[in-house]
Amino acid sequence: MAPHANENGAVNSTVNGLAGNRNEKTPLFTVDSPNVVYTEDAIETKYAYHTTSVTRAGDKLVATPKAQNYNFKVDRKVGKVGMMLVGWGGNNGTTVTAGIIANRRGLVWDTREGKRAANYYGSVVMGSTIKLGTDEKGQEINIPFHDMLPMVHPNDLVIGGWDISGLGLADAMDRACVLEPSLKELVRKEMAEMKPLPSIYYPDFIAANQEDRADNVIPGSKASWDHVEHIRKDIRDFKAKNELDKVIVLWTANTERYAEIITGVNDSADNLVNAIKSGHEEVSPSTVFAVACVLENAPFINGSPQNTFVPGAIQFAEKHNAFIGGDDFKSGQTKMKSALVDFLINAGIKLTSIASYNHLGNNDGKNLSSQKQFRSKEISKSNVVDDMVAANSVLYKEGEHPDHTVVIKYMPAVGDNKRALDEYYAEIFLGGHQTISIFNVCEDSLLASPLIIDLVVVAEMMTRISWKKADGSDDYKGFHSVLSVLSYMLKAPLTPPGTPVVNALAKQRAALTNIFRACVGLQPESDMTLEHKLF
Ligand SMILES: NC(=O)c1ccc[n+]([C@@H]2O[C@H](COP(=O)([O-])OP(=O)(O)OC[C@H]3O[C@@H](n4cnc5c(N)ncnc54)[C@H](O)[C@@H]3O)[C@@H](O)[C@H]2O)c1
Ligand SMILES: O=P([O-])([O-])O[C@@H]1[C@@H](O)[C@H](O)[C@@H](O)[C@H](O)[C@@H]1O
Repeated sequence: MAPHANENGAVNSTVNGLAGNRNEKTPLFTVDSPNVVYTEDAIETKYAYHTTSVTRAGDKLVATPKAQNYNFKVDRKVGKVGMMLVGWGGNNGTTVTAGIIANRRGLVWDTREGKRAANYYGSVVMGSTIKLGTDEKGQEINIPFHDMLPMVHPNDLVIGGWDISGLGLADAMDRACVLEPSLKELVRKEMAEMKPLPSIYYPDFIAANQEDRADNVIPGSKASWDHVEHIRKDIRDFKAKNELDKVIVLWTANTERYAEIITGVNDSADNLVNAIKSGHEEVSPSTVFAVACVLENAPFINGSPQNTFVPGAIQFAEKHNAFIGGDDFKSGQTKMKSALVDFLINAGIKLTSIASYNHLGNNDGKNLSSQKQFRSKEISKSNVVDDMVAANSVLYKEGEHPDHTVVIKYMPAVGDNKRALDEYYAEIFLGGHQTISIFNVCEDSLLASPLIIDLVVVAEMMTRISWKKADGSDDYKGFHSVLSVLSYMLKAPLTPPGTPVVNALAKQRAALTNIFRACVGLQPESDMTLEHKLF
């Protein structure tokens, strides 16, 4: 039965969330351990977290094994979840919406290469597996990532959102020029019933070339507390009309310019609130959305590169124990870079130069053709190698790093099919060199949309995980407000203040999978396979 959109333009799932229900009621696996207890409502575990503490003794180091015992509790009730997108009428917003409808209905459509069926390829949650363990024959048993914990199924997400462009989702899907006509026709009816809510629009934060789209705006061209309350009411109304248990909000609107960090304006939670109330011009629309979401206890994720989470916004989220995450989907060129640089440097190959050029012709590219918006993206695309370089003092002296340049050009002809051209230049053994040249055509929205799903599904999962130290002194509480566990999907991972940023792709994925393993009482997957070496 086709999903039905209500008057708010949200699409209610009528396909029962079997996958979601299955995780809730009959999980694919159970853990047989005295440290893991399953109840109707929760999975409760005792977990020993093993680390190695390193201290300096003169010019030597001392490594001391440490263990911290935790209790984790996972709420097994997924509930009914809403996804509200800021920038819903954009290439990513329309594509992810059409993709969820296509999957929910199991659509198959014709293309020049033959029939294609809906899938969630490119989603780590829906398209990848996690090694659970080995069977009696020593064979690896790998399970779908989505079955690791009781997660919401994307087919069950109720979708809504905002856009400064009032175009309905069907026309916006046409404007995006991403999907095959045959697929568009199959989802057009549902998409036509969806209309973005008006949004806040402060012209100074995005390229002037976006002005012709801005026909669906809430009055006011700079921050005001009325805007916060307006967005809060939108979230509450969406939640009530669709009888949701929770809403996740994700920014997939245009890249904004960086906001200047100003003492007394956005450097603390209180100052940020006052700055919004006084209409300070350095408060961006995305930061106003962040404040509104924190107050509605709706996790807010930034899929763009701007510094939405100014210090005051992070402090505001911490103060309210609300979840935030970002920045900038890691979809194509940078994802490849974070894997390739990890491989080269960890192989002892001295990367000395990275030239990353790309051109694209979609509206994102049009917005990025403006220098201030490009600068936001240049920062997020450039910093991705810093941790990997800094971790290898054998190859790089203190402060030494590869030359790294990022170029983005707007070329309308290629549309959403972004061309990424990269050259990696490295020193190898005995004065030799290795040059790696990559030509990577990224269909940007088809790569970013599954990441939107991953970010929303994992953020929702984190709202149902709590922890305490096993010594019994504390009550259960949630993870830190800044969801650094989302790093795998993001170019410029936001981390709790004072904590390190990890960009290495393999480490990011391992952190995500091993935290989920810990929540069911399983130790990290070490890949040592001693059982295959010690016999
Ligand atoms: N592969 C990718 O597509 C990719 C990867 C990483 C990051 N991103 C980022 O994701 C964002 C969206 O990408 P896209 O290709 O969908 O862009 P897009 O331009 O097609 O869509 C952005 C939408 O946001 C709307 N918008 C702008 N300001 C708004 C506001 N204040 N409130 C509500 N809506 C607003 C625009 O009208 C537009 O419909 C961009 O910031 C882009 O840099 C995209
Ligand atoms: O994720 P990635 O492919 O490295 O980076 C992409 C850039 O190459 C592209 O120019 C930009 O428009 C996209 O928003 C995305 O950020």
